[in-house]
Amino acid sequence: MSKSNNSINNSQLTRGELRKTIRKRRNSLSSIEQSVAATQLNINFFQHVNLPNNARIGVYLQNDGELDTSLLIQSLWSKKHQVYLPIIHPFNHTNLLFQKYEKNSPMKTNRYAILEPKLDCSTVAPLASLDLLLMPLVAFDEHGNRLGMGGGYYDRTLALHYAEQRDKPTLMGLAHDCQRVLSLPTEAWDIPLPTILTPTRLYTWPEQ
Ligand SMILES: Nc1nc2c(c(=O)[nH]1)N(C=O)[C@@H](CNc1ccc(C(=O)N[C@@H](CCC(=O)O)C(=O)O)cc1)CN2
Ligand SMILES: Nc1ncnc2c1ncn2[C@@H]1O[C@H](COP(=O)(O)OP(=O)(O)OP(=O)(O)O)[C@@H](O)[C@H]1O
Repeated sequence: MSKSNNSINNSQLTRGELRKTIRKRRNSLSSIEQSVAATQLNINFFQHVNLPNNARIGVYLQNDGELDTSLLIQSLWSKKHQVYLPIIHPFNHTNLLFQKYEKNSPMKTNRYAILEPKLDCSTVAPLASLDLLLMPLVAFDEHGNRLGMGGGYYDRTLALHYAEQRDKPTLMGLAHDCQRVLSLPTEAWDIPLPTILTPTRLYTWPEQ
């Protein structure tokens, strides 16, 4: 059975159990499968997404078997777009800031050993100034529900932002095809995604 087969009946699994199962699934992809996925993501992204000139895009650096964004980031830079990465807020530890990421940005590892740019207040982007936010996720379902690593960082950061406005940024989840499940148990604070891009497909839920 292929790893991208997602027909498991997951309706009985808790969020914690699903997280564990799907994290194991994406971590078992080989380095060749990961690099093919990163190449396909890079192609698929520019086939489906129209960006304004000098767009501002929030993205993430690969962790825990996630879809590798490094090629995509190189392409965005070469097309003169601006790239921002999440950093854990230095005072409000449950929220994210989006820090500009350039080729020579000084980096540090955060508490999860994920590389993030060092805080530089002069190049932190308010969320509303980003055109597109590419979000990591552990699992997604056929309604665009997203299950993350369990820290609640994106949900909390977006809830704060949405209290003010919802226009920008456009949200797009990035995931391997094998991270799709039939249905996810949801919580009141979950923010469903209007688009999810995998190496092979763009899923859209325009009403979200
Ligand atoms: N690439 C990437 N960057 C990201 C996220 C993400 O999901 N992916 N985040 C999305 O929110 C934030 C970090 N959230 C994370 C939450 C938990 C773990 C994690 O590994 N948890 C361990 C337990 C670690 C511990 O508590 O010491 C685990 O569950 O095994 C990692 C990142 C910001 N940056
Ligand atoms: N809008 C919010 N306001 C307050 N607490 C929240 C909010 N969103 C999430 N949380 C808290 O964060 C915890 C983790 O949430 P959840 O399991 O949905 O995280 P996740 O979406 O998997 O993680 P992430 O967004 O970091 O990828 C929840 O138990 C909840 O207490």
